[in-house]
Amino acid sequence: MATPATDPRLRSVPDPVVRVAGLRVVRGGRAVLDGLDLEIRTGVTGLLGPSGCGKSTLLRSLVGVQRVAGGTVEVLGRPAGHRDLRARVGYVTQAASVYDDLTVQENLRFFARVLGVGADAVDRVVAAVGLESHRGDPVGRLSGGERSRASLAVALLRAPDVLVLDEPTVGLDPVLRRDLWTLFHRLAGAGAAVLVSSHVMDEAERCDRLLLMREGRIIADDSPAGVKARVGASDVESAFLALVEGGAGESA
Ligand SMILES: Nc1ncnc2c1ncn2[C@@H]1O[C@H](COP(=O)(O)OP(=O)(O)OP(=O)(O)O)[C@@H](O)[C@H]1O
Repeated sequence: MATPATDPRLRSVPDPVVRVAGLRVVRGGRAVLDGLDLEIRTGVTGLLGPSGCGKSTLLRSLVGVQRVAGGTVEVLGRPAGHRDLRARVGYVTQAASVYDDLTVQENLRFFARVLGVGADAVDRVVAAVGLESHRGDPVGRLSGGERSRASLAVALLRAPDVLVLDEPTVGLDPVLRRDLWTLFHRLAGAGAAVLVSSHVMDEAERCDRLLLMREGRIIADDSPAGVKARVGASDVESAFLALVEGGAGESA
């Protein structure tokens, strides 16, 4: 039976889901984020920007693992990292978070026990990430893309309301990338806010909403169509370049 723990549609998700105000983060003696303001709603939001612009730092701030120097980060109406958010926020980093010597199924059963989730969730998430045929394989023998999908499966065990994914499609072939984006939209369709970072601009078209970031600042916050229309560009990459070259510095 669906319960609030297994079905996000049965939970109340505030709108906006995430509110960031005046966020300042200093890393290595440098302000990586300096007074960032943004809001994130349900649906699939893409956080795009060049390598080193601060995407991972922002995602870390949202899940409460980044030391912040100022400002506020509120997720589902609670301060980021609040204990009430543990079951409601899923986070997948670029580093695989699964044990190499355990099979996919053993990993998921282990994490399901640790997280207090029923064993039926294991079947659900294995199917969601398309790893049915690798269920019995040790994770150490999977390809890079399969390993990242195994990590994603762990994050889906608790059917999070907010799913934060740091470059989840790196190293994946076009078919797997397409399948993962389909999955993100399915999760968003079930009421979740899915935030996906990428530095691959062609993924932008797949998002409901885009946050374009450059040097720690949000230079556009709009739909893909809106971003393109702002500068009369035919694709998001050209729009990004036009916004950067036009000196855009304020979020929309
Ligand atoms: N542990 C750290 N100590 C000091 N500086 C750091 C640390 N981690 C990141 N930085 C710096 O913070 C800035 C932003 O890094 P961040 O990882 O947030 O960028 P990113 O946009 O996610 O990049 P990428 O797309 O390459 O993952 C970079 O200039 C980076 O050098």
